[in-house]
Amino acid sequence: MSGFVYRTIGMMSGTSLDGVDAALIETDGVEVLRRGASLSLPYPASLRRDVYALFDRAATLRGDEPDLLAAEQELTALHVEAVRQILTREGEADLIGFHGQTLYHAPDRGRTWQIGDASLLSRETGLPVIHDFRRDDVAHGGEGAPLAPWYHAACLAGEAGPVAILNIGGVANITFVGRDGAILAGDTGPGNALLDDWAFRHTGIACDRDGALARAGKLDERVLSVLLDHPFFSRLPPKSLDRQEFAGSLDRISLLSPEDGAATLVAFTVKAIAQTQLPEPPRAWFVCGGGRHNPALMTALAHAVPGAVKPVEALGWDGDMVEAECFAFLAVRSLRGLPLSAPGITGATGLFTGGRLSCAGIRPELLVRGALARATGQEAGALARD
Ligand SMILES: Nc1ncnc2c1ncn2[C@@H]1O[C@H](COP(=O)(O)OP(=O)(O)OP(=O)(O)O)[C@@H](O)[C@H]1O
Ligand SMILES: CC(=O)N[C@H]1[C@@H]2OC[C@@H](O2)[C@@H](O)[C@@H]1O[C@H](C)C(=O)O
Repeated sequence: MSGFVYRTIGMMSGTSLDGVDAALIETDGVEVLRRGASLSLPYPASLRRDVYALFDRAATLRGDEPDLLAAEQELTALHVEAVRQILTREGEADLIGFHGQTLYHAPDRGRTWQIGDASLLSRETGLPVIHDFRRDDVAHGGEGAPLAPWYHAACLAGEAGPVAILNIGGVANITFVGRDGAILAGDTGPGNALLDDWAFRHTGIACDRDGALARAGKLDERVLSVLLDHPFFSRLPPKSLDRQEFAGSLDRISLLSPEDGAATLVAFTVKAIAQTQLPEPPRAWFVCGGGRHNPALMTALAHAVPGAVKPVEALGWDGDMVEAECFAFLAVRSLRGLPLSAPGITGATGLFTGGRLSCAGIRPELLVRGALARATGQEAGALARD
C-alpha cells in the first residue's frame, strides 16, 4: 500500500444512457483493497429522451440553456440518491468520483464535456467530489478517453499478458496489457449504442434483449463493408469516439429487416474490435460492460478473435460495475496527484494528473484541517474521515 486508503464512491453514467452505476471501493489509487456496495439507478425514460435530444445539439450548446440545466439537475439528483443508498449500506465514505454524462467528445477540437453539477453533489452529500476527469488529458494532447485502463491494469496485477480487457458499453474500448506489462488502449468502435437505437426504433424496447433480434437475423456483408468504411478504423490506438460518431450508420442499414439490421450491427461492433491493431494477439479477452449480457455479441466475438473470450467475472470482477469502481479509483489518483494520462492510454504527451475537486459541501473547519494535514505531509483523506 503506497498511501492513505480512501473509502470512495465512484459513479458512471455511460453512453448507453441506461442510468447511473455507483460502487464503493477502498483504495489508495494504486491497489484495490475492497469492493463494497454497488447499485444501478435507471434513468427515467424522460431523462433519457432529454439527454438524447441534447446530443444532437451538443456541439453548439453554450452550457446555460434551460433544458440543458434542467437535465443536469435531474441527473445530479439521481447521483445524490445513488450516494445516499450506498451510504445506507456502507455507513460512511471519504470521497466521491463523479464522471457525469458525456454530452460531447471532440478531442480534435480540444473539447470533451461531461455534464453534472459537482458542487450540488458535494453540498447534498457533505463529501468532497472529484469530477471533470477528461479535460486535462485533452489539454495535454490526449484523447480524453479511455481512462479505465488505469483501473483495469491495477485489477489485473499478477495476470500474465498478453491479455485484453474489453468494455462493450455504448461505445467499446480495449485495454491491451502485453507480456512486459506495457499498456495500449483505445476505443474500438461502436458497442451497444447503435444496436440499442435500432432495437428501440423497431421494437420500442431500449435494447436487443439477449440478442433476440440479432440471433434471428442474417448479417449483410455488403452493408457491413460500407459501415466499416470510416476513417476511424484506419487510425491506430490510442483513439476515442463520440457516441454519435456512427449515428449515420442507422441510415445505411435502414432497408434491412429489424433482424438482419441487428445481426449486421452486432457484426459491425465485433469486426471493429477484432481488427483493432494490437502489438500481439491477446491470449484471453475478458469482457465487461452490458454487451457481455448479449449472447449474439459474445458468440460472434468468440468466433472473430484468437484467444479465449470470457466475461470479467472469470477474474472475480463485477462486469457491470467496473466503470463505476474505476471512477472511485481515479478520484483517489486525482486527489493524490497521480497520473490519469499516459501516452499508451490516451495518447497524451506524457504522464499527467487530472480532475477537479469540489468541496462545496465540506464544513470549513474540515477544509482547514485538511489543508494543515497536507501541509504537514499527511494525506488529504484525513479531511473527510474526521
Ligand atoms: N440482457 C441484455 N441483452 C442485450 N443487451 C444488454 C443486456 N443487458 C445489457 N445490455 C446492453 O448493455 C448496455 C448497457 O451497457 P453499459 O452499462 O456497460 O453501458 P454504458 O456504461 O452506458 O456505456 P459506456 O461504457 O460506453 O459508457 C445496454 O444499453 C444494452 O445495450
Ligand atoms: C468520452 C467518453 O465518455 N468516453 C467513454 C465512452 O464509453 C466507453 C468508451 O467511450 C470510453 O472511452 C469512455 O468511458 C470509459 C469509462 C473510459 O474512459 O475508459
